[in-house]
Formats: sequence, C-alpha cells, structure tokens
Amino acid sequence: MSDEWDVKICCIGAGYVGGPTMAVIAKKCPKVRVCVVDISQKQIDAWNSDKLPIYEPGLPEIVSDCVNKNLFFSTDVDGEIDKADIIFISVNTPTKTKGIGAGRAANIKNCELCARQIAKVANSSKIVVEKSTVPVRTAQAITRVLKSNDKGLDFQVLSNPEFLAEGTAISDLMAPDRVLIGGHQSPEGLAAAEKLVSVYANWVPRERILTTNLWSSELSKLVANAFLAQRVSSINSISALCEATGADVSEISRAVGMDDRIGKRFLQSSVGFGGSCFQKDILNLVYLCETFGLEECAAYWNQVVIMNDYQKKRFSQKMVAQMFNTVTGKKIALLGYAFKKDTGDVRETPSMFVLRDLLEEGARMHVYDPQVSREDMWIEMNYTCGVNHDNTPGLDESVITETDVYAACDGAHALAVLTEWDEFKTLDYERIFKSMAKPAFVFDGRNILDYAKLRDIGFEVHAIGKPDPNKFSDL
Ligand SMILES: NC(=O)C1=CN([C@@H]2O[C@H](COP(=O)(O)OP(=O)(O)OC[C@H]3O[C@@H](n4cnc5c(N)ncnc54)[C@H](O)[C@@H]3O)[C@@H](O)[C@H]2O)C=CC1
Ligand SMILES: O=C(O)[C@H]1O[C@H](OP(=O)(O)OP(=O)(O)OC[C@H]2O[C@@H](n3ccc(=O)[nH]c3=O)[C@H](O)[C@@H]2O)[C@H](O)[C@@H](O)[C@@H]1O
Repeated sequence: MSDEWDVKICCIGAGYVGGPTMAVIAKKCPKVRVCVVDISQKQIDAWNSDKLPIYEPGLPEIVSDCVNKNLFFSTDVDGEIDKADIIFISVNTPTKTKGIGAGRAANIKNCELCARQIAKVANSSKIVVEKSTVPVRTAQAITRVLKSNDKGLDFQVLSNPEFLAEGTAISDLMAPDRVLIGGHQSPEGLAAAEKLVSVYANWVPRERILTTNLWSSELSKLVANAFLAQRVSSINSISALCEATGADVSEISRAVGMDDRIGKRFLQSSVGFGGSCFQKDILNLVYLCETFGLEECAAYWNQVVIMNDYQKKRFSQKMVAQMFNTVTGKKIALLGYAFKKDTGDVRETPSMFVLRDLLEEGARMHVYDPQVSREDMWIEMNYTCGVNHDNTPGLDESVITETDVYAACDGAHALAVLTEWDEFKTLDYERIFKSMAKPAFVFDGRNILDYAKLRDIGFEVHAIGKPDPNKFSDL
C-alpha cells in the first residue's frame, strides 16, 4: 500500500499552521501521503469532523477533498513518525512565562520534545523540518538531540518557516511570495533541501523557492515579522500625531505608500496589532540581541512592542475621556473580538486589552464577534492578562457575549469596532442609533466606517488618526 506514495510526510502539530499547510500540500501533491498528528485528541477529532477546529476561509473545502485520500489526522504520533520520510515540526513556541528570559525568550520545549520523540521511535533515517518559528540556531539543538540516537540513523534538519497570515492562509499557501528552505551546506544537507524543494515545486514556481543556510532561514522568519509589525507601529505612532494636528492618517498612508520604495501594504492604522506571533517573535528577536550583547539593537526592536502597547492603551483611555471621564455602570458594545477579520483566533487580540481596561473602569461590556466563543475569550483573558472569571466575583456577569449585534448595541452608551469584519460596514446604523443611550458614541478602532454618514445620523464619532470635527474648525 505505502509503495504507491512518492513521499510520506508527517506533521507534528495540528494547529493554525500544521492543519492548513498540510492540507494544501495534500491538495497540490496527490502522490504525497500527508498525516498531521497531535497529542490533543480533541484537536484531531475536530479535524476529522465537519466542524474544523479553526475558522479559515477555503479550508473546509480542501480538507474534505483530501481527507482519508492522501490527508490524514491522527493521534498516533509514534506510528506516523516511523512511517514518514519527511517530518515537519509545527508545534507552538510561545513566549516563556517563567525562568531565564521570561516574558521575552521563545520556549522551544515542544520542538525539543518532538526531536526526542523522533530520535526515540524512528527506525529509518528522516528529514526533519522546522516549520515552527524558532530562535536562530535552534536547528543546532534539534540536530544534537537527533544525532544522539544510538541506532546509527541519519537525520537531516531543515528550516522551512511559514509566512501565511490567518484569514488568508489558503491563498497565501496556494500562491506564496516565497518558500524559504534553509539547510546545512553539506552534500547531505543540500540533498535534503532539494527533496523538500521538489515537494513545493509541485505548485510553487522554482524562482520563488529560496534556499539558504540554516541560520539565515531561521532568522529571516523573525525579521519578516518584525518588519511587518514595525510598519504597523510606525503608522500607529503617526496616528497619534494626526489626532493632535488635524491630519488624516489614511491620507498619510496613501501618500507615503504610493512611493514604490515604501509600498502601500501594512500601513493601515489600527487599535494595535494582535495575534500569536508579532509580539512573540519581536520579543524573541529582542532577547536574541540582548543575548549577544547588542543592547541598542534590542532597544530598537523593543520599541515596536512598546508603541503597540501605547496604542491599545491610548484607545481605551480615549474612550473613557470622551465619555465624560467615566464609564462606570455604562453599557458598552465591543464589535469584534478576533485579532483580525476572517479568523476566530483571539491570541493577543487588542480587543481583549480594551475589554480589560473598560472592565477596570466599571463598564458593563457586551461583546459580539461572529467567530469567537465565550470560552475562548475567557481562556485567552486568563492566559495573557491573568484575569480569571472563575475566581473574580462579579466578572462573569460584567461581560455578556451576544450572538446578535443589534442586541449588543441596544441601550449602549458607546460602540467600539475592534475587528474589521466586513459585516460591520453594512449594519443598520439608523436602527442602532435609535436604540442607544444619547449622546451615542462610536469609536472605530479599525477605520472602516463611513463617518460622514454616522455623524449625519447623530453619532459622535472618534476614529484612529482621524481629525475630530469638534476640535478642528479648519478642516
Ligand atoms: N498562527 C500562525 O498564523 C502562524 C504561526 N507560525 C508559527 O508556527 C508554530 C505553530 O503555530 P500555531 O499553528 O499557531 O500553533 P497552535 O497552538 O495552533 O498549534 C500547535 C499544536 O501543536 C500541538 N503540540 C504541541 N506540542 C506537541 C507535541 N510534543 N507533540 C504533538 N503535538 C504537539 C498542540 O497540541 C497544538 O495543537 C509557532 O511556532 C508559530 O510561531 C508561523 C506562521 C504563522
Ligand atoms: O508568523 C505569523 O504568525 C504570521 O504573522 C502575520 O500574520 P497574522 O498575524 O496572521 O496576521 P497579519 O495580517 O499580519 O495581522 C497581524 C496584526 O496586525 C494588524 N494589522 C495588520 C496590517 C495593518 O496594516 N495594520 C494592522 O493593524 C492586524 O489587524 C492584526 O492584528 C504575518 O503577516 C505572517 O506573514 C506570519 O506568517
């Protein structure tokens, strides 16, 4: 049976990266057998059901096309490791919460555990691919763990970081800007890299498949995320200056971005960036710089995170200030809880920080998001903010999660748009205005609404980096 396959792939980690990445490999390479394994039975059961564990446009169609043909999801980690020619490690690498480097260094314990498991259960030589985002030189540790097997097996370690963005994962994977593969520059290392190249070459043009040394590949991933996040923090710093001067941040993004050297993408000012990776990866970079005694470099990149924290805080403080310096007892509707549209992921979502701040001010919060469950909201709030609704009296009742956006806004003093879901652009704002307490405030943390129309209806509107007509009469 196994002879019918050109290559057998095992991916350890069935999360936001492992699932979609392997689904697309399976779809594009019918002669490759792909099995995604995980220690979480719940996660694997969900992949094998009609309700996938993650929301990602286009993903269900691909999974249902391939599952149980050349795509499999299993908890048989050992058995699938042993069967595979190529093993991807796609496990989570969160920021350390304790010990040396706590709050900055990435924890690669899951990657090391995978390497130990591979060394223990493999009975033939394998190519082991780091798909997880890791500190530069992690492949050295992985190689040492693998090579310490006493079975005389050869393991070639490659770095193949993933650049997909959530919400657009499928189109990113189908047509990537580039695929990056780093390997040892030995004949065996180059041959292993070529084997992985030949998998991607089933659908990615050769000129977009970049091969480098291992350390360049590992570090490029951190640098790519740091550069992207830096652009968001840069434009967000300018949004504060816009609000003080009457300039409009969208006009600035357009004017600046039309310079080809700068480029127009990632200049959308917002309540701040979220997601599981930007902050984690920059802090990882900061920690690496510090480790090598490069204090100035560390401080430079750390400022991107400081600016992001400032932007989130600035938003909630502005809400309170505009609402007569108190929100105590007031109902406030938060529209959107995911860290961006088209995902249900809430890790490090800016919405959570605004929710936390307004709860501290005594507001009654009503949260609406089309893809986020109440359970996920509390899990992330507990993990990241240390706020636990189970042991904080009154907290559970202070946050209502709504399934109807109009109910969320009914009787509210303010609504705040915190995720740029398309449906928020076309709500019946006349109806919402009528149902709200007056004056009715709108705070747009994503700059997606039609302010002229909202002001005509009667709303008081505040947005990021947008001039306030009550403050500037010369607009
Ligand atoms: N989420 C994203 O959009 C992107 C994430 N990345 C990187 O990819 C890596 C994975 O991220 P996500 O997929 O978001 O994480 P995730 O948390 O969604 O999934 C990781 C999975 O690995 C499993 N796992 C952990 N240790 C394991 C072990 N020893 N054996 C078997 N399974 C194990 C967990 O149960 C979990 O299901 C991280 O390093 C992240 O930085 C890179 C690009 C994009
Ligand atoms: O390593 C990762 O995890 C991934 O991180 C990001 O992808 P992702 O976090 O899924 O989403 P982005 O589209 O980058 O958005 C990140 C955050 O920045 C915010 N953002 C983005 C762009 C922008 O102009 N303004 C802005 O505020 C988004 O709303 C979101 O909160 C990168 O874009 C991916 O290339 C990378 O693979």
